[in-house]
Amino acid sequence: MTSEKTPTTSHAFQVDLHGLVDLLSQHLYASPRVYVRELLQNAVDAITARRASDPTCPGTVGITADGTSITLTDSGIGLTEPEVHRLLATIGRSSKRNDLESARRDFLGQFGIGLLACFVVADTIRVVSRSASGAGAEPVEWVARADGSYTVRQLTPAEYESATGTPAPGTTVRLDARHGCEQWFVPDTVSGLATEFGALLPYAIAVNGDPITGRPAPWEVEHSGPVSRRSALVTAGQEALGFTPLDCVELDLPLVGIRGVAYVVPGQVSPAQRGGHRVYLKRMLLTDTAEGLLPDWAFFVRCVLDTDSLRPTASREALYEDETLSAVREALGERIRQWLAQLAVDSPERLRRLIGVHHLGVKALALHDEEVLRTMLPWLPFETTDGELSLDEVARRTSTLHFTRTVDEFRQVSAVATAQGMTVVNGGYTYDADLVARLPEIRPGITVSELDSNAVAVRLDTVDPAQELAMAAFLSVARGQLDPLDCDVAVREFHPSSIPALHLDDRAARHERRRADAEVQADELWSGILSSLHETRPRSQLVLNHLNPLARRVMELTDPELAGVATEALYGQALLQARRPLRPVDQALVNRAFAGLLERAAPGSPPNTPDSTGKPSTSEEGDR
Ligand SMILES: Nc1ncnc2c1ncn2[C@@H]1O[C@H](COP(=O)(O)OP(=O)(O)OP(=O)(O)O)[C@@H](O)[C@H]1O
Repeated sequence: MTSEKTPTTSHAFQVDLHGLVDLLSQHLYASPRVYVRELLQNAVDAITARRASDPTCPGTVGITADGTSITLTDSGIGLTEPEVHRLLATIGRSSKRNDLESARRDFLGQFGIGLLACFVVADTIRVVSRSASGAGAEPVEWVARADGSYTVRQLTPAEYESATGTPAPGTTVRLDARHGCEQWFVPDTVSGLATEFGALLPYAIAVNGDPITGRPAPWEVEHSGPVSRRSALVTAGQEALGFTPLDCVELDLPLVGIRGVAYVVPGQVSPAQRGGHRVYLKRMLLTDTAEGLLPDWAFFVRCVLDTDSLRPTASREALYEDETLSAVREALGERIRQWLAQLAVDSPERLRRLIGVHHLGVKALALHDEEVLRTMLPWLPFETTDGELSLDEVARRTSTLHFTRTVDEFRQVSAVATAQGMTVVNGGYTYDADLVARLPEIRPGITVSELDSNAVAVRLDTVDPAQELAMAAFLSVARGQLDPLDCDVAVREFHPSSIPALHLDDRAARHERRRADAEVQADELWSGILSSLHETRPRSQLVLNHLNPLARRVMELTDPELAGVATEALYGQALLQARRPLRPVDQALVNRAFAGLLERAAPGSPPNTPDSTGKPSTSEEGDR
């Protein structure tokens, strides 16, 4: 039996240029404006390539734009006809990628797709080029259309000169605006875009005859002293970022080819809304929304910098996350850390100003870095029962530093703690409790102790047993009244005596209340699950102050109904005092208590008895 094989045929992929350009414009590039960047970048790379073998060759790029077309002429390496087919006409092929590492070092482009950006704004790209490779390099014209076709023809020297304005080697690209894209060809727009992307480039670039390059980067300018330098850098930061920075830090990492400035933003920012950095790649603007350049804790800093070691993504609008970027992130973080430490020594006023706005960022850093914690401790503010203090200041007052873990607990204990001469730190804000807990590591001899409501309750003085016995009847009514709210009632003596009652509530009790509330609101299935979670019933506590005259009079009440109303009123007032959010059940109780008290304060008179006329008597009539 003979086996007959079907013949294999070989084919080349077809490229639907329309689809590709659509993909680039819709998904890769943020805006059509990038076409200027891509053209500029190719011109710059072509000059760089020519300079590699001819260091004295001219480095000029001339751009003309008239509202409907743009031409860009460079004095770069140019292209031969075979190169036109191989490089311009082959998508994804790049002359800048043969030896990737050196290419990355020298050139801006690498992917071989940049020229396609021109199809976002034009239907044809016309390239006229003459290679600098020597005699025999005939001038050539390449015309590519958005439908995927292209033509190539050799030009006479005269045709070349009339298209480029010079017989010298180089390349001229011409685009005619697609209908509807004229806005991207307006001279001012082109000049603005070329300046934005290319003002720092090392070659002479002009738009319609006006130079846009030649200014050094702000960090390259010499100044007479550090103060004038800082003020010039702040002004440059303001121009680049659109806000007046609070301060600035120079960045210089020669090993990874980075120079620039980190600016401290002037207002509070949340770690979540980190702003982007303005990054130049080999002096060409890559993006002003780069992320990942600094460690997370440095969310209060925005950089403007130039790099020649970091890699762009294909859109050239972000940095590629690789080992170099992570090493750079570390190194820049270290630089900012050193600067903060130096500021503490050289310029405490500036550090105080910075911490006044960005203590959250500095605390985040201090938490992960013992050295920073040590240096910044005298500067970082904490809320305490004695006002805003640094932990060092608190530590000077007491060898045991008391802190609460939540803002709630702080509110509960602050009045009593103050009256007892204790300084308590509110650890309820982001990072604060964790920083307090680390204090003994860096300040040996200091102990820290968490203060919750149980610890406070233990510290309050008990009442003489005979007096407690005399209040037994009242306490029994009060406990019965608050039992449904899972609240115990106790009597203690404490200062300040102006406080009639304290509502103490530890975390377990709060958690249990939340669980119980959820159980009430949940459907049957969840309610069953939630109730199975509940084992014990941690309870809160209403501590009546025997030193408070009003509370004392309440505790002497013998009328059980009035005692009940008064207990509820004290409970409500203690809740309000602790600025605790009221549950619906608490809200109802507070309303009931105040209504009950008002009722007692203004008891209703018996209904008016009708007079002989049948009308109710009025005081007016009585007066007559
Ligand atoms: N002005 C120019 N002078 C000389 N060669 C050019 C010029 N413009 C483009 N080329 C050649 O065409 C190739 C493709 O250019 P294209 O802009 O598409 O990609 P690229 O610059 O290599 O990479 P990227 O996609 O990262 O921009 C380049 O690698 C280069 O060899």
